[in-house]
Amino acid sequence: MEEPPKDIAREEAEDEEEDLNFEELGLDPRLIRALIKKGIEKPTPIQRVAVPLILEGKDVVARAKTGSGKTFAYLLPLLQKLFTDYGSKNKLAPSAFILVPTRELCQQVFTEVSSLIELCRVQLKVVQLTSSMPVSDLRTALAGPPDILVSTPACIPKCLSAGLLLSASIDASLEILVLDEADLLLSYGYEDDIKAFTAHIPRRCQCLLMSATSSGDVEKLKKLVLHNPFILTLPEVGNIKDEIIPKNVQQFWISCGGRDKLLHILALLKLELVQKKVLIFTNTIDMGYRSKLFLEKFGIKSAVLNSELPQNSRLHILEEFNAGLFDYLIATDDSETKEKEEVNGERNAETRKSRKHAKQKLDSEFGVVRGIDFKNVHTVINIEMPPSVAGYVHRIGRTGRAYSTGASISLVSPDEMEIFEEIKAFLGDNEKKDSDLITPFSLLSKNAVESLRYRAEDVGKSVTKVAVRESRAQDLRNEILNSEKLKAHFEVNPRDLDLLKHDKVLSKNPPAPHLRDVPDYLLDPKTQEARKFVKLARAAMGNTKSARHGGSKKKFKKSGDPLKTFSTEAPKRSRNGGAKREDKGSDDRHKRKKKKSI
Ligand SMILES: Nc1ncnc2c1ncn2[C@@H]1O[C@H](COP(=O)(O)OP(=O)(O)OP(=O)(O)O)[C@@H](O)[C@H]1O
Repeated sequence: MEEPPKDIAREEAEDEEEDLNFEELGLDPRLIRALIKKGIEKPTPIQRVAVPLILEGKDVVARAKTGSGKTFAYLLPLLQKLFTDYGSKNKLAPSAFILVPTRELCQQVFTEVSSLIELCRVQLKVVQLTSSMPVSDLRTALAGPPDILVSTPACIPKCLSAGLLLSASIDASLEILVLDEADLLLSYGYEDDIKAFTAHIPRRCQCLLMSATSSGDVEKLKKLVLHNPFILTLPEVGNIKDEIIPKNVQQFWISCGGRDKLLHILALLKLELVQKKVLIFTNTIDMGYRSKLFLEKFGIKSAVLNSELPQNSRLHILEEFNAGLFDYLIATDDSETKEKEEVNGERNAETRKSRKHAKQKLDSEFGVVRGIDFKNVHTVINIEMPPSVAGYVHRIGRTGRAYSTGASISLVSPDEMEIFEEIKAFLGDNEKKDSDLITPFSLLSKNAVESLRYRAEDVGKSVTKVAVRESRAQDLRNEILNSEKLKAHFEVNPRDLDLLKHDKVLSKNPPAPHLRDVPDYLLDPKTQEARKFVKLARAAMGNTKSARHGGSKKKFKKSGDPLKTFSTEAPKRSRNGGAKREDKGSDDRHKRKKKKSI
Protein backbone atom coordinates (compact mmCIF):
# COMPACT_ATOMS: atom_id res chain seq x y z
CA MET A 1 0.00 0.00 0.00
CA GLU A 2 1.24 3.45 -0.92
CA GLU A 3 2.55 5.41 2.06
CA PRO A 4 1.43 9.04 1.90
CA PRO A 5 4.20 11.65 2.04
CA LYS A 6 2.98 13.57 5.05
CA ASP A 7 4.75 16.89 4.67
CA ILE A 8 4.39 17.32 0.95
CA ALA A 9 1.92 20.13 1.43
CA ARG A 10 3.98 22.46 3.51
CA GLU A 11 7.15 22.08 1.52
CA GLU A 12 5.43 22.61 -1.79
CA ALA A 13 3.46 25.56 -0.56
CA GLU A 14 6.46 27.28 0.89
CA ASP A 15 8.97 26.61 -1.85
CA GLU A 16 9.01 27.05 -5.57
CA GLU A 17 5.31 26.25 -5.97
CA GLU A 18 4.29 29.45 -4.28
CA ASP A 19 3.54 31.24 -7.53
CA LEU A 20 1.42 28.50 -9.07
CA ASN A 21 -1.82 29.83 -10.47
CA PHE A 22 -5.14 28.03 -10.86
CA GLU A 23 -4.34 27.02 -14.44
CA GLU A 24 -1.15 25.32 -13.37
CA LEU A 25 -3.10 23.40 -10.75
CA GLY A 26 -4.99 21.78 -13.61
CA LEU A 27 -8.26 23.55 -13.00
CA ASP A 28 -10.96 23.67 -15.67
CA PRO A 29 -11.06 27.05 -17.52
CA ARG A 30 -14.76 27.43 -16.66
CA LEU A 31 -13.91 27.34 -12.97
CA ILE A 32 -11.02 29.74 -13.44
CA ARG A 33 -13.32 32.19 -15.24
CA ALA A 34 -15.88 31.83 -12.44
CA LEU A 35 -13.21 32.59 -9.84
CA ILE A 36 -12.06 35.65 -11.76
CA LYS A 37 -15.64 36.90 -11.80
CA LYS A 38 -15.57 36.54 -8.03
CA GLY A 39 -12.34 38.55 -7.85
CA ILE A 40 -10.22 35.50 -6.98
CA GLU A 41 -7.05 35.22 -9.01
CA LYS A 42 -4.45 33.20 -7.19
CA PRO A 43 -4.81 30.13 -5.03
CA THR A 44 -4.17 30.18 -1.30
CA PRO A 45 -1.51 27.74 0.03
CA ILE A 46 -4.04 25.07 1.00
CA GLN A 47 -5.65 25.33 -2.44
CA ARG A 48 -2.26 25.01 -4.14
CA VAL A 49 -1.62 21.68 -2.51
CA ALA A 50 -5.09 20.25 -2.07
CA VAL A 51 -6.54 20.89 -5.54
CA PRO A 52 -4.09 18.71 -7.56
CA LEU A 53 -4.28 15.87 -5.04
CA ILE A 54 -8.05 15.87 -5.03
CA LEU A 55 -8.12 16.03 -8.82
CA GLU A 56 -5.90 12.95 -8.81
CA GLY A 57 -8.53 11.18 -6.75
CA LYS A 58 -6.62 10.97 -3.45
CA ASP A 59 -8.24 10.92 -0.04
CA VAL A 60 -7.14 14.08 1.76
CA VAL A 61 -7.16 15.39 5.31
CA ALA A 62 -6.62 19.14 5.13
CA ARG A 63 -5.85 21.14 8.22
CA ALA A 64 -5.36 24.84 7.60
CA LYS A 65 -6.01 27.93 9.62
CA THR A 66 -9.33 29.72 9.69
CA GLY A 67 -10.10 31.80 6.64
CA SER A 68 -7.44 30.09 4.52
CA GLY A 69 -9.81 29.12 1.71
CA LYS A 70 -10.54 25.49 2.58
CA THR A 71 -13.98 25.60 1.02
CA PHE A 72 -12.71 26.27 -2.50
CA ALA A 73 -9.85 23.86 -1.86
CA TYR A 74 -12.38 21.02 -2.00
CA LEU A 75 -15.22 22.59 -4.00
CA LEU A 76 -13.19 23.42 -7.09
CA PRO A 77 -11.82 19.91 -7.74
CA LEU A 78 -15.11 18.36 -6.65
CA LEU A 79 -17.01 20.37 -9.25
CA GLN A 80 -14.40 19.68 -11.90
CA LYS A 81 -14.79 15.95 -11.32
CA LEU A 82 -18.54 16.28 -11.66
CA PHE A 83 -18.11 18.25 -14.91
CA THR A 84 -16.15 15.39 -16.41
CA ASP A 85 -15.84 12.04 -14.65
CA TYR A 86 -19.20 11.51 -13.03
CA GLY A 87 -21.48 13.99 -14.71
CA SER A 88 -22.95 11.78 -17.40
CA LYS A 89 -23.78 8.74 -15.30
CA ASN A 90 -27.34 7.59 -14.95
CA LYS A 91 -27.52 7.97 -11.21
CA LEU A 92 -30.03 7.11 -8.52
CA ALA A 93 -28.35 9.08 -5.74
CA PRO A 94 -26.11 12.17 -5.55
CA SER A 95 -22.49 11.82 -6.72
CA ALA A 96 -21.17 14.06 -3.96
CA PHE A 97 -22.14 14.47 -0.32
CA ILE A 98 -20.83 17.47 1.63
CA LEU A 99 -21.51 17.13 5.35
CA VAL A 100 -21.21 20.18 7.61
CA PRO A 101 -22.05 20.66 11.29
CA THR A 102 -24.49 23.58 11.15
CA ARG A 103 -27.36 24.93 9.12
CA GLU A 104 -25.53 28.19 8.65
CA LEU A 105 -22.64 26.35 7.04
CA CYS A 106 -25.03 24.28 4.99
CA GLN A 107 -26.47 27.47 3.58
CA GLN A 108 -23.05 29.03 3.05
CA VAL A 109 -21.63 26.03 1.18
CA PHE A 110 -24.85 25.63 -0.81
CA THR A 111 -24.70 29.28 -1.88
CA GLU A 112 -21.04 28.96 -2.86
CA VAL A 113 -21.63 25.80 -4.94
CA SER A 114 -24.73 27.24 -6.59
CA SER A 115 -22.91 30.40 -7.55
CA LEU A 116 -19.97 28.47 -9.05
CA ILE A 117 -22.35 26.23 -11.02
CA GLU A 118 -24.18 29.25 -12.34
CA LEU A 119 -21.01 31.08 -13.29
CA CYS A 120 -19.65 27.98 -15.03
CA ARG A 121 -22.96 27.48 -16.88
CA VAL A 122 -23.02 23.75 -16.30
CA GLN A 123 -26.02 21.51 -15.75
CA LEU A 124 -25.46 20.36 -12.19
CA LYS A 125 -28.04 20.29 -9.45
CA VAL A 126 -27.19 20.97 -5.83
CA VAL A 127 -29.56 20.76 -2.85
CA GLN A 128 -29.25 21.46 0.84
CA LEU A 129 -30.97 19.40 3.52
CA THR A 130 -31.30 19.84 7.25
CA SER A 131 -32.75 17.39 9.72
CA SER A 132 -35.73 19.57 10.60
CA MET A 133 -37.10 19.36 7.05
CA PRO A 134 -40.28 17.28 6.77
CA VAL A 135 -39.99 14.03 4.81
CA SER A 136 -42.08 15.47 1.97
CA ASP A 137 -39.57 18.33 1.48
CA LEU A 138 -36.67 15.89 1.66
CA ARG A 139 -38.32 13.73 -0.98
CA THR A 140 -38.80 16.71 -3.30
CA ALA A 141 -35.21 17.81 -2.79
CA LEU A 142 -33.83 14.36 -3.54
CA ALA A 143 -35.99 13.76 -6.60
CA GLY A 144 -33.94 13.73 -9.73
CA PRO A 145 -31.55 12.99 -8.01
CA PRO A 146 -29.34 16.04 -7.43
CA ASP A 147 -25.62 15.80 -8.23
CA ILE A 148 -24.47 17.37 -4.98
CA LEU A 149 -26.03 17.09 -1.55
CA VAL A 150 -25.05 19.57 1.19
CA SER A 151 -26.38 18.50 4.55
CA THR A 152 -25.87 18.14 8.26
CA PRO A 153 -25.05 14.50 9.09
CA ALA A 154 -28.27 13.93 11.06
CA CYS A 155 -30.24 14.18 7.86
CA ILE A 156 -28.68 11.18 6.16
CA PRO A 157 -29.99 8.43 8.48
CA LYS A 158 -33.38 10.14 8.34
CA CYS A 159 -33.35 9.91 4.52
CA LEU A 160 -32.14 6.31 4.67
CA SER A 161 -34.81 5.17 7.08
CA ALA A 162 -37.53 6.97 5.13
CA GLY A 163 -36.37 5.17 1.98
CA LEU A 164 -35.49 8.46 0.28
CA LEU A 165 -31.89 7.34 -0.09
CA LEU A 166 -31.25 3.69 -0.80
CA SER A 167 -28.10 1.87 0.15
CA ALA A 168 -27.77 0.32 -3.31
CA SER A 169 -28.17 3.71 -5.00
CA ILE A 170 -25.54 5.32 -2.80
CA ASP A 171 -23.27 2.38 -3.49
CA ALA A 172 -23.69 2.86 -7.23
CA SER A 173 -23.50 6.67 -7.30
CA LEU A 174 -21.47 8.17 -4.48
CA GLU A 175 -18.04 9.29 -5.71
CA ILE A 176 -16.95 12.02 -3.31
CA LEU A 177 -17.67 12.59 0.37
CA VAL A 178 -16.56 15.77 2.13
CA LEU A 179 -16.61 16.22 5.90
CA ASP A 180 -16.20 19.98 6.37
CA GLU A 181 -15.32 21.53 9.74
CA ALA A 182 -14.52 17.99 10.77
CA ASP A 183 -13.28 18.97 14.21
CA LEU A 184 -16.78 20.10 15.05
CA LEU A 185 -18.85 17.29 13.56
CA LEU A 186 -18.46 14.94 16.51
CA SER A 187 -18.86 17.56 19.20
CA TYR A 188 -22.18 18.52 17.63
CA GLY A 189 -23.32 15.01 18.43
CA TYR A 190 -23.19 13.54 14.93
CA GLU A 191 -21.02 10.54 15.70
CA ASP A 192 -23.85 8.02 15.47
CA ASP A 193 -25.17 9.60 12.29
CA ILE A 194 -21.78 9.46 10.64
CA LYS A 195 -21.22 5.89 11.81
CA ALA A 196 -24.62 4.89 10.45
CA PHE A 197 -23.70 6.43 7.12
CA THR A 198 -20.17 4.99 6.82
CA ALA A 199 -21.60 1.51 6.32
CA HIS A 200 -23.09 2.76 3.04
CA ILE A 201 -20.00 4.52 1.65
CA PRO A 202 -18.61 2.53 -1.27
CA ARG A 203 -14.91 1.61 -1.06
CA ARG A 204 -14.03 3.57 -4.20
CA CYS A 205 -15.55 6.81 -2.84
CA GLN A 206 -12.99 9.58 -2.47
CA CYS A 207 -13.15 11.06 1.03
CA LEU A 208 -12.03 14.54 2.05
CA LEU A 209 -11.83 15.87 5.57
CA MET A 210 -11.38 19.60 6.17
CA SER A 211 -10.58 21.18 9.51
CA ALA A 212 -9.04 24.31 11.04
CA THR A 213 -7.68 22.60 14.14
CA SER A 214 -6.48 19.14 14.97
CA SER A 215 -8.19 17.13 17.67
CA GLY A 216 -8.97 13.63 18.81
CA ASP A 217 -12.26 13.95 16.98
CA VAL A 218 -10.55 14.59 13.68
CA GLU A 219 -8.40 11.50 14.21
CA LYS A 220 -11.49 9.46 15.01
CA LEU A 221 -13.26 10.60 11.87
CA LYS A 222 -10.17 10.00 9.81
CA LYS A 223 -10.07 6.38 10.93
CA LEU A 224 -13.79 5.98 10.44
CA VAL A 225 -14.04 7.29 6.90
CA LEU A 226 -10.73 7.68 5.07
CA HIS A 227 -8.39 5.23 3.36
CA ASN A 228 -4.69 5.98 3.58
CA PRO A 229 -5.17 9.72 3.15
CA PHE A 230 -2.71 12.48 2.33
CA ILE A 231 -2.37 14.67 5.38
CA LEU A 232 -2.04 18.34 4.53
CA THR A 233 -1.14 20.57 7.42
CA LEU A 234 -0.73 24.27 6.72
CA PRO A 235 1.07 25.36 8.74
CA GLU A 236 1.95 22.47 10.96
CA VAL A 237 -0.51 23.01 13.78
CA GLY A 238 1.16 22.53 17.13
CA ASN A 239 4.63 23.60 15.97
CA ILE A 240 4.12 27.07 14.62
CA LYS A 241 1.54 28.27 17.06
CA ASP A 242 1.51 31.90 16.06
CA GLU A 243 0.47 30.81 12.59
CA ILE A 244 -2.82 29.43 13.79
CA ILE A 245 -4.29 32.90 13.69
CA PRO A 246 -3.46 34.61 10.41
CA LYS A 247 -0.61 37.13 10.66
CA ASN A 248 -2.84 39.73 9.06
CA VAL A 249 -4.98 39.90 12.22
CA GLN A 250 -3.70 42.25 14.92
CA GLN A 251 -4.79 41.06 18.33
CA PHE A 252 -5.39 43.48 21.21
CA TRP A 253 -6.77 43.28 24.72
CA ILE A 254 -8.15 45.67 27.30
CA SER A 255 -8.18 44.96 31.01
CA CYS A 256 -11.46 46.03 32.54
CA GLY A 257 -13.78 45.09 35.38
CA GLY A 258 -16.72 42.84 34.53
CA ARG A 259 -19.13 45.69 35.26
CA ASP A 260 -17.26 48.06 32.95
CA LYS A 261 -17.51 45.97 29.83
CA LEU A 262 -20.41 47.86 28.32
CA LEU A 263 -18.71 51.15 29.14
CA HIS A 264 -15.64 49.99 27.23
CA ILE A 265 -17.57 48.76 24.23
CA LEU A 266 -19.39 52.09 24.16
CA ALA A 267 -16.08 53.98 24.22
CA LEU A 268 -14.64 51.85 21.41
CA LEU A 269 -17.63 52.28 19.14
CA LYS A 270 -18.79 55.78 20.04
CA LEU A 271 -15.32 57.28 19.90
CA GLU A 272 -14.78 55.48 16.58
CA LEU A 273 -11.60 53.79 17.67
CA VAL A 274 -12.26 50.60 15.70
CA GLN A 275 -12.74 49.86 12.03
CA LYS A 276 -16.16 48.81 10.81
CA LYS A 277 -17.67 46.26 10.18
CA VAL A 278 -17.56 44.98 13.73
CA LEU A 279 -18.52 41.51 14.94
CA ILE A 280 -19.09 41.43 18.70
CA PHE A 281 -19.16 38.14 20.60
CA THR A 282 -20.99 37.40 23.84
CA ASN A 283 -21.26 34.09 25.68
CA THR A 284 -24.96 34.31 26.49
CA ILE A 285 -28.07 35.41 24.64
CA ASP A 286 -29.04 37.76 27.48
CA MET A 287 -25.68 39.52 27.27
CA GLY A 288 -26.25 39.92 23.53
CA TYR A 289 -29.54 41.73 24.12
CA ARG A 290 -28.15 43.69 27.07
CA SER A 291 -25.37 45.00 24.83
CA LYS A 292 -27.77 45.83 22.01
CA LEU A 293 -30.17 47.69 24.32
CA PHE A 294 -27.35 49.57 25.97
CA LEU A 295 -25.75 50.64 22.69
CA GLU A 296 -28.99 51.70 21.11
CA LYS A 297 -29.54 54.18 23.97
CA PHE A 298 -26.52 55.95 22.52
CA GLY A 299 -27.80 55.80 18.96
CA ILE A 300 -25.63 52.83 17.99
CA LYS A 301 -27.77 50.34 16.09
CA SER A 302 -26.81 46.70 15.94
CA ALA A 303 -28.33 43.35 15.04
CA VAL A 304 -28.34 40.28 17.25
CA LEU A 305 -27.63 36.72 16.14
CA ASN A 306 -28.23 33.71 18.35
CA SER A 307 -29.46 30.13 18.42
CA GLU A 308 -32.91 31.12 19.64
CA LEU A 309 -33.85 32.96 16.45
CA PRO A 310 -35.63 31.10 13.64
CA GLN A 311 -33.42 29.65 10.94
CA ASN A 312 -34.62 31.87 8.08
CA SER A 313 -34.01 34.99 10.13
CA ARG A 314 -30.53 33.84 11.11
CA LEU A 315 -29.58 33.15 7.55
CA HIS A 316 -31.01 36.47 6.48
CA ILE A 317 -29.20 38.38 9.23
CA LEU A 318 -25.94 36.81 8.04
CA GLU A 319 -26.68 37.69 4.42
CA GLU A 320 -27.51 41.28 5.30
CA PHE A 321 -24.44 41.71 7.44
CA ASN A 322 -22.30 40.24 4.68
CA ALA A 323 -23.91 42.56 2.15
CA GLY A 324 -23.04 45.54 4.35
CA LEU A 325 -26.52 46.60 5.41
CA PHE A 326 -25.40 47.24 8.99
CA ASP A 327 -22.08 47.71 10.73
CA TYR A 328 -22.46 46.00 14.09
CA LEU A 329 -23.50 42.42 14.70
CA ILE A 330 -23.69 41.02 18.23
CA ALA A 331 -23.39 37.24 18.01
CA THR A 332 -23.85 34.84 20.87
CA ASP A 333 -21.30 32.07 20.56
CA ASP A 334 -22.58 29.12 22.56
CA SER A 335 -20.78 26.42 20.60
CA GLU A 336 -18.40 26.16 23.55
CA THR A 337 -21.14 24.84 25.76
CA LYS A 338 -21.70 22.05 23.26
CA GLU A 339 -18.02 21.20 23.28
CA LYS A 340 -17.99 21.17 27.05
CA GLU A 341 -20.83 18.69 27.07
CA GLU A 342 -18.69 16.48 24.88
CA VAL A 343 -15.79 16.74 27.31
CA ASN A 344 -18.08 15.82 30.17
CA GLY A 345 -19.13 12.69 28.34
CA GLU A 346 -22.68 13.81 28.01
CA ARG A 347 -22.83 13.39 24.28
CA ASN A 348 -24.11 10.53 22.17
CA ALA A 349 -27.17 8.65 23.41
CA GLU A 350 -27.78 10.86 26.42
CA THR A 351 -27.01 14.06 24.64
CA ARG A 352 -29.07 13.17 21.63
CA LYS A 353 -32.06 13.07 23.95
CA SER A 354 -31.15 16.39 25.49
CA ARG A 355 -30.44 17.79 22.02
CA LYS A 356 -33.97 16.93 21.00
CA HIS A 357 -35.26 18.54 24.13
CA ALA A 358 -33.09 21.60 23.70
CA LYS A 359 -34.30 21.96 20.14
CA GLN A 360 -37.68 23.05 21.39
CA LYS A 361 -36.00 26.29 22.34
CA LEU A 362 -32.53 26.53 20.88
CA ASP A 363 -31.35 25.15 17.61
CA SER A 364 -28.60 22.61 18.20
CA GLU A 365 -27.51 22.87 14.57
CA PHE A 366 -26.81 26.57 15.01
CA GLY A 367 -23.18 27.61 14.78
CA VAL A 368 -22.15 31.18 14.47
CA VAL A 369 -18.41 30.90 14.78
CA ARG A 370 -17.08 27.85 13.03
CA GLY A 371 -16.68 28.13 9.33
CA ILE A 372 -19.04 31.03 8.82
CA ASP A 373 -17.50 33.36 6.29
CA PHE A 374 -18.37 36.82 7.57
CA LYS A 375 -17.46 39.20 4.76
CA ASN A 376 -15.33 42.29 5.35
CA VAL A 377 -15.32 42.15 9.14
CA HIS A 378 -12.50 44.48 10.14
CA THR A 379 -12.84 44.10 13.89
CA VAL A 380 -13.86 41.25 16.16
CA ILE A 381 -14.61 42.22 19.76
CA ASN A 382 -14.93 39.73 22.59
CA ILE A 383 -17.12 41.43 25.19
CA GLU A 384 -16.79 38.18 27.08
CA MET A 385 -13.90 35.79 26.67
CA PRO A 386 -14.68 32.37 25.21
CA PRO A 387 -14.15 29.53 27.66
CA SER A 388 -11.43 27.85 25.60
CA VAL A 389 -8.41 28.53 23.42
CA ALA A 390 -10.09 26.89 20.41
CA GLY A 391 -13.10 29.17 20.88
CA TYR A 392 -10.79 32.20 20.81
CA VAL A 393 -9.01 31.01 17.66
CA HIS A 394 -12.28 30.46 15.83
CA ARG A 395 -13.81 33.78 16.89
CA ILE A 396 -10.75 35.76 15.86
CA GLY A 397 -10.71 33.83 12.60
CA ARG A 398 -13.89 35.63 11.51
CA THR A 399 -11.71 38.58 10.51
CA GLY A 400 -8.62 38.65 8.30
CA ARG A 401 -10.21 36.13 5.91
CA ALA A 402 -8.08 35.03 2.97
CA TYR A 403 -5.81 37.97 2.09
CA SER A 404 -7.66 40.72 4.02
CA THR A 405 -6.53 42.40 7.24
CA GLY A 406 -8.33 42.66 10.55
CA ALA A 407 -8.06 43.34 14.26
CA SER A 408 -9.46 41.79 17.39
CA ILE A 409 -10.03 43.34 20.79
CA SER A 410 -10.75 41.22 23.85
CA LEU A 411 -12.22 42.82 26.97
CA VAL A 412 -10.73 40.83 29.82
CA SER A 413 -12.06 41.04 33.38
CA PRO A 414 -10.11 39.71 36.40
CA ASP A 415 -12.35 36.60 36.36
CA GLU A 416 -11.25 35.87 32.81
CA MET A 417 -7.51 36.30 33.36
CA GLU A 418 -6.99 32.56 33.70
CA ILE A 419 -8.36 31.71 30.26
CA PHE A 420 -6.67 34.79 28.83
CA GLU A 421 -3.30 33.61 30.15
CA GLU A 422 -4.00 30.17 28.72
CA ILE A 423 -4.74 31.69 25.30
CA LYS A 424 -1.62 33.85 25.46
CA ALA A 425 0.53 30.92 26.47
CA PHE A 426 -0.87 28.85 23.63
CA LEU A 427 -0.32 31.51 21.01
CA GLY A 428 2.92 32.97 22.33
CA ASP A 429 6.44 31.93 21.53
CA ASN A 430 7.65 30.15 24.66
CA GLU A 431 11.26 31.13 24.16
CA LYS A 432 10.57 34.85 23.87
CA LYS A 433 8.24 35.60 26.71
CA ASP A 434 7.92 39.30 25.80
CA SER A 435 6.79 38.66 22.29
CA ASP A 436 3.10 38.56 23.17
CA LEU A 437 0.88 38.32 20.14
CA ILE A 438 -1.99 39.93 22.03
CA THR A 439 -0.99 43.46 22.97
CA PRO A 440 -2.78 46.14 25.03
CA PHE A 441 -5.07 48.35 22.96
CA SER A 442 -3.36 51.72 23.26
CA LEU A 443 -5.85 53.84 21.30
CA LEU A 444 -8.37 53.81 24.14
CA SER A 445 -7.10 55.92 27.04
CA LYS A 446 -8.33 55.75 30.62
CA ASN A 447 -9.44 59.38 30.32
CA ALA A 448 -11.57 58.59 27.30
CA VAL A 449 -13.27 55.76 29.17
CA GLU A 450 -13.81 57.88 32.27
CA SER A 451 -15.31 60.70 30.22
CA LEU A 452 -18.17 58.38 29.29
CA ARG A 453 -18.55 56.65 32.64
CA TYR A 454 -21.25 58.86 34.09
CA ARG A 455 -23.50 58.56 31.03
CA ALA A 456 -22.82 54.85 30.66
CA GLU A 457 -23.62 54.06 34.28
CA ASP A 458 -26.74 56.16 34.15
CA VAL A 459 -27.98 54.43 31.01
CA GLY A 460 -26.78 51.04 32.28
CA LYS A 461 -29.28 51.29 35.15
CA SER A 462 -32.16 51.36 32.68
CA VAL A 463 -31.02 48.16 30.99
CA THR A 464 -32.52 45.96 33.67
CA LYS A 465 -33.01 42.19 33.62
CA VAL A 466 -36.68 42.75 32.89
CA ALA A 467 -35.88 45.06 29.97
CA VAL A 468 -33.47 42.48 28.57
CA ARG A 469 -36.03 39.69 28.94
CA GLU A 470 -38.74 41.77 27.28
CA SER A 471 -36.48 42.73 24.38
CA ARG A 472 -35.41 39.16 23.88
CA ALA A 473 -39.03 38.03 23.74
CA GLN A 474 -39.92 40.95 21.47
CA ASP A 475 -37.07 40.19 19.07
CA LEU A 476 -38.03 36.53 18.95
CA ARG A 477 -41.64 37.47 18.14
CA ASN A 478 -40.47 39.85 15.41
CA GLU A 479 -38.15 37.30 13.92
CA ILE A 480 -40.72 34.50 13.94
CA LEU A 481 -42.92 36.77 11.86
CA ASN A 482 -40.00 37.76 9.66
CA SER A 483 -38.96 34.17 9.25
CA GLU A 484 -42.25 33.07 7.72
CA LYS A 485 -42.26 36.00 5.34
CA LEU A 486 -38.67 35.42 4.38
CA LYS A 487 -39.35 31.80 3.62
CA ALA A 488 -42.32 32.62 1.43
CA HIS A 489 -40.37 35.37 -0.28
CA PHE A 490 -37.24 33.37 -0.92
CA GLU A 491 -39.20 30.47 -2.35
CA VAL A 492 -40.22 32.84 -5.13
CA ASN A 493 -37.09 35.03 -5.27
CA PRO A 494 -34.22 32.85 -4.08
CA ARG A 495 -31.55 35.40 -4.98
CA ASP A 496 -33.24 38.52 -3.71
CA LEU A 497 -31.80 40.14 -0.62
CA ASP A 498 -34.37 42.65 0.56
CA LEU A 499 -34.49 45.55 2.91
CA LEU A 500 -36.02 43.80 5.89
CA LYS A 501 -34.07 45.17 8.80
CA HIS A 502 -32.72 43.14 11.66
CA ASP A 503 -31.01 45.96 13.51
CA LYS A 504 -34.08 47.92 14.47
CA VAL A 505 -34.34 49.48 17.91
CA LEU A 506 -35.81 47.16 20.53
CA SER A 507 -36.16 49.49 23.49
CA LYS A 508 -39.48 51.22 23.96
CA ASN A 509 -37.95 54.66 24.47
CA PRO A 510 -35.97 56.23 21.65
CA PRO A 511 -32.38 57.21 22.49
CA ALA A 512 -32.11 60.63 24.11
CA PRO A 513 -30.66 63.17 21.64
CA HIS A 514 -27.90 64.23 24.05
CA LEU A 515 -26.60 60.64 24.17
CA ARG A 516 -26.34 60.26 20.41
CA ASP A 517 -23.38 62.57 19.96
CA VAL A 518 -20.18 62.81 21.95
CA PRO A 519 -19.54 66.49 22.72
CA ASP A 520 -16.03 67.71 21.92
CA TYR A 521 -15.26 68.60 25.52
CA LEU A 522 -15.44 64.89 26.37
CA LEU A 523 -12.66 64.06 23.95
CA ASP A 524 -9.15 64.49 25.24
CA PRO A 525 -6.36 65.27 22.72
CA LYS A 526 -5.10 61.67 22.81
CA THR A 527 -8.51 60.30 21.86
CA GLN A 528 -8.89 62.89 19.12
CA GLU A 529 -5.53 61.77 17.74
CA ALA A 530 -6.61 58.13 17.97
CA ARG A 531 -9.83 58.87 16.08
CA LYS A 532 -7.87 60.59 13.34
CA PHE A 533 -5.52 57.64 13.16
CA VAL A 534 -8.38 55.15 12.76
CA LYS A 535 -10.02 57.38 10.13
CA LEU A 536 -6.79 57.63 8.17
CA ALA A 537 -6.28 53.88 8.35
CA ARG A 538 -9.85 53.40 7.18
CA ALA A 539 -9.31 55.74 4.23
CA ALA A 540 -6.04 54.01 3.35
CA MET A 541 -7.91 50.71 3.25
CA GLY A 542 -10.62 52.23 1.06
CA ASN A 543 -13.13 51.47 3.81
CA THR A 544 -14.75 54.89 4.06
CA LYS A 545 -18.43 54.14 3.63
CA SER A 546 -20.51 53.15 6.59
CA ALA A 547 -22.81 50.22 5.99
CA ARG A 548 -25.92 52.38 5.93
CA HIS A 549 -24.57 54.49 3.13
CA GLY A 550 -22.75 51.72 1.33
CA GLY A 551 -23.26 51.11 -2.36
CA SER A 552 -24.61 47.62 -1.83
CA LYS A 553 -27.99 49.01 -0.86
CA LYS A 554 -28.66 49.90 -4.45
CA LYS A 555 -28.76 46.28 -5.36
CA PHE A 556 -31.90 45.60 -3.39
CA LYS A 557 -35.25 46.04 -5.02
CA LYS A 558 -37.89 47.73 -2.91
CA SER A 559 -40.58 45.89 -4.77
CA GLY A 560 -39.01 42.65 -3.61
CA ASP A 561 -39.45 43.41 0.05
CA PRO A 562 -41.39 40.49 1.52
CA LEU A 563 -42.91 42.74 4.14
CA LYS A 564 -44.45 44.75 1.36
CA THR A 565 -45.44 41.91 -0.90
CA PHE A 566 -46.50 39.44 1.76
CA SER A 567 -50.13 38.61 2.17
CA THR A 568 -51.96 36.12 4.35
CA GLU A 569 -52.43 33.96 1.25
CA ALA A 570 -48.68 33.39 1.02
CA PRO A 571 -47.64 29.72 1.09
CA LYS A 572 -47.34 28.31 4.58
CA ARG A 573 -45.35 25.19 3.94
CA SER A 574 -42.81 26.10 6.59
CA ARG A 575 -40.08 23.72 7.65
CA ASN A 576 -39.43 25.87 10.59
CA GLY A 577 -41.12 24.94 13.85
CA GLY A 578 -41.01 28.49 15.16
CA ALA A 579 -42.49 29.94 12.04
CA LYS A 580 -45.40 27.55 12.14
CA ARG A 581 -46.46 28.98 15.43
CA GLU A 582 -47.50 32.19 13.74
CA ASP A 583 -51.24 32.67 13.97
CA LYS A 584 -53.45 34.91 11.95
CA GLY A 585 -53.82 37.31 14.81
CA SER A 586 -50.13 37.88 15.03
CA ASP A 587 -50.00 38.34 11.28
CA ASP A 588 -52.60 41.06 11.45
CA ARG A 589 -50.75 42.68 14.27
CA HIS A 590 -47.67 42.61 12.16
CA LYS A 591 -49.45 44.12 9.18
CA ARG A 592 -50.47 47.05 11.33
CA LYS A 593 -46.89 47.48 12.41
CA LYS A 594 -45.11 46.78 9.21
CA LYS A 595 -44.68 50.38 8.10
CA LYS A 596 -42.85 51.12 11.29
CA SER A 597 -40.51 48.21 11.01
CA ILE A 598 -39.06 49.05 7.61
N1 LIG B 1 -7.70 32.06 -3.53
C1 LIG B 1 -8.39 32.97 -2.87
N2 LIG B 1 -8.12 34.28 -2.99
C2 LIG B 1 -8.83 35.23 -2.33
N3 LIG B 1 -9.88 34.94 -1.52
C3 LIG B 1 -10.20 33.65 -1.35
C4 LIG B 1 -9.49 32.60 -2.02
N4 LIG B 1 -10.05 31.42 -1.68
C5 LIG B 1 -11.05 31.70 -0.84
N5 LIG B 1 -11.15 33.03 -0.64
C6 LIG B 1 -12.12 33.73 0.22
O1 LIG B 1 -11.61 33.62 1.54
C7 LIG B 1 -12.68 33.59 2.47
C8 LIG B 1 -12.44 32.45 3.46
O2 LIG B 1 -12.53 31.21 2.81
P1 LIG B 1 -13.14 29.90 3.53
O3 LIG B 1 -14.45 30.22 4.14
O4 LIG B 1 -13.07 28.80 2.57
O5 LIG B 1 -12.07 29.69 4.68
P2 LIG B 1 -11.90 28.44 5.63
O6 LIG B 1 -10.49 28.03 5.53
O7 LIG B 1 -12.95 27.42 5.32
O8 LIG B 1 -12.14 29.11 7.05
P3 LIG B 1 -12.82 28.45 8.36
O9 LIG B 1 -11.88 27.45 8.91
O10 LIG B 1 -13.03 29.62 9.25
O11 LIG B 1 -14.09 27.83 7.87
C9 LIG B 1 -13.95 33.46 1.64
O12 LIG B 1 -14.57 34.72 1.58
C10 LIG B 1 -13.47 33.07 0.27
O13 LIG B 1 -14.33 33.56 -0.74
